[in-house]
Amino acid sequence: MTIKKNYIAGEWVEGVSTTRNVNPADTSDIIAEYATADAEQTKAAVDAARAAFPAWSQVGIQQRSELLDRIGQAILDRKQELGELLAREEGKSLPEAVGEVGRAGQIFKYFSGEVLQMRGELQPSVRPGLDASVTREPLGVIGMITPWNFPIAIPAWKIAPALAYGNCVVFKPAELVPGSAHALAEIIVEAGVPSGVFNLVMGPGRVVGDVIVNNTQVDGISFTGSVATGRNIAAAAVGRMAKVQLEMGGKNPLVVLDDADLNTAVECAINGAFFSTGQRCTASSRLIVTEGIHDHFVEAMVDRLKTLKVGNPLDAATHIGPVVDERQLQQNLNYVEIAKEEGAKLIFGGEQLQLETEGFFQQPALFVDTTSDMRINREEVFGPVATVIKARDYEHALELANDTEFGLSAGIVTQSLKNSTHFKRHSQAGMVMVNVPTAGVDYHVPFGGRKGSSYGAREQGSYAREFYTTVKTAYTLA
Ligand SMILES: NC(=O)C1=CN([C@@H]2O[C@H](COP(=O)(O)OP(=O)(O)OC[C@H]3O[C@@H](n4cnc5c(N)ncnc54)[C@H](OP(=O)(O)O)[C@@H]3O)[C@@H](O)[C@H]2O)C=CC1
Ligand SMILES: O=C(O)CCC(=O)C(=O)O
Repeated sequence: MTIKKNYIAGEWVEGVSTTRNVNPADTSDIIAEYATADAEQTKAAVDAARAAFPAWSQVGIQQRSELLDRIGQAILDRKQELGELLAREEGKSLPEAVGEVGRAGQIFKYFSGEVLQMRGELQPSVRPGLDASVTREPLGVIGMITPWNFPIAIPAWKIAPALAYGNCVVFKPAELVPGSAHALAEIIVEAGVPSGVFNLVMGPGRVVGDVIVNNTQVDGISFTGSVATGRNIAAAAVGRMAKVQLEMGGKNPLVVLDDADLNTAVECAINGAFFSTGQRCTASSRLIVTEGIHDHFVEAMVDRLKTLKVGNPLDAATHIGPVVDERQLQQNLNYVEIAKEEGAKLIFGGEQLQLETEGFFQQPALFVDTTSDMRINREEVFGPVATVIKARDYEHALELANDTEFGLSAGIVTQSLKNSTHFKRHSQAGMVMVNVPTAGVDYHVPFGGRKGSSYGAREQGSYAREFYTTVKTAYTLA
């Protein structure tokens, strides 16, 4: 089997060992072997990025724009093939995977245009005869540590703005999904990125990630993943005064009010809670439903769940693919047990499924009769597990929606302009959805949350410049 290499200082280099990329829908299917870097190789990547930074930061915006456009186009041209690779290594259904690849391509295209929109400010000084200008400069070397659930879109929304604004990149993908990361790296290299400007370093978080986080030559760290890892990264980064941006978990509520269109409510809940196997930080894991519609909604949800097929993501009939690995599956199954022990009533699914192939399949789980204080309503499961919490009325539903340490995404299904407007204003989440699922976002507007979900500047859209640039104020005697 060919070994896919790391890309460090303009060269494809072997690692100190290799890891196997296993298909979670069929563990006999080994996608490829990937190089694993050690601390020394990771340091070499950081050094290469540092050395490349002075020249790259001075490259004109036309050249950077064209590079990003070529990368975006190459991704779009290979959408189907890369989608199949992604579905094979991560497990989301093929349409979702192809959609994610398309999104990654569009992100590079977007930043190809966005880099041409760089602007500063010129203001009169409060001191007569002076001008004050405010401009943005690249931050420097950016370390990117990404999770397994969006193996190409999340790297894209970190790498594209980093390169657009003149930074150099050291990219460490999650160990479970090196395939999409490697394919993206090949595209970036083929598009003509200068040596050292972009580096791919595959390997374990506790080795490669740790070097990136603690290396004083890394000016900024952009991380998406678990709260526990995010907290540790933030502590280390702030300790050495590096800039840091974290996107972490969610316990996102979808509020369904009595006046909701039932079909819209069910489709939002099914999509938000169970598509992509529930492995989205924006997943609707808490369905908060008012009394008048509760029983109809639960009944319609069970009917709809019965129509969903769990299976191989490459099979056109599949709606829900496997869980990403054995560890995540065990975590999901444990939470199903915890919820039952807490007194929640399991009315659909939850069990592991044995299909034709050896994989990590789970029937989506729906719990009713749950309360806000239960662990199942407080901790992120990150799988196809959702609960229903009954609310007396809108005010109670809002209170329950905000009763969480997280604040990434929140949704409401209602026909009331008054209540949806109130919800948009009073939801303690970074992203609010009205009559649409809590998951599934645009690439040209900010992405991020409040409370325990996010830390630092927002990602995506023009707001990404806040993290990837640093501001300079200059005074000139006119
Ligand atoms: N918000 C989100 O989008 C995501 C949330 N999660 C949550 O996290 C749980 C666990 O998933 P998991 O993949 O283990 O998440 P992690 O937070 O451990 O992994 C995310 C990234 O951080 C890296 N990493 C791990 N340890 C360190 C470290 N000490 N220093 C620097 N980088 C590190 C990982 O590398 P490596 O893969 O090599 O370990 C990976 O690239 C899930 O069950 C889910 O609840 C998971 C993924 C995405
Ligand atoms: O919902 C989306 O489109 C994005 C979700 C996401 O970024 C995540 O789960 O990490």
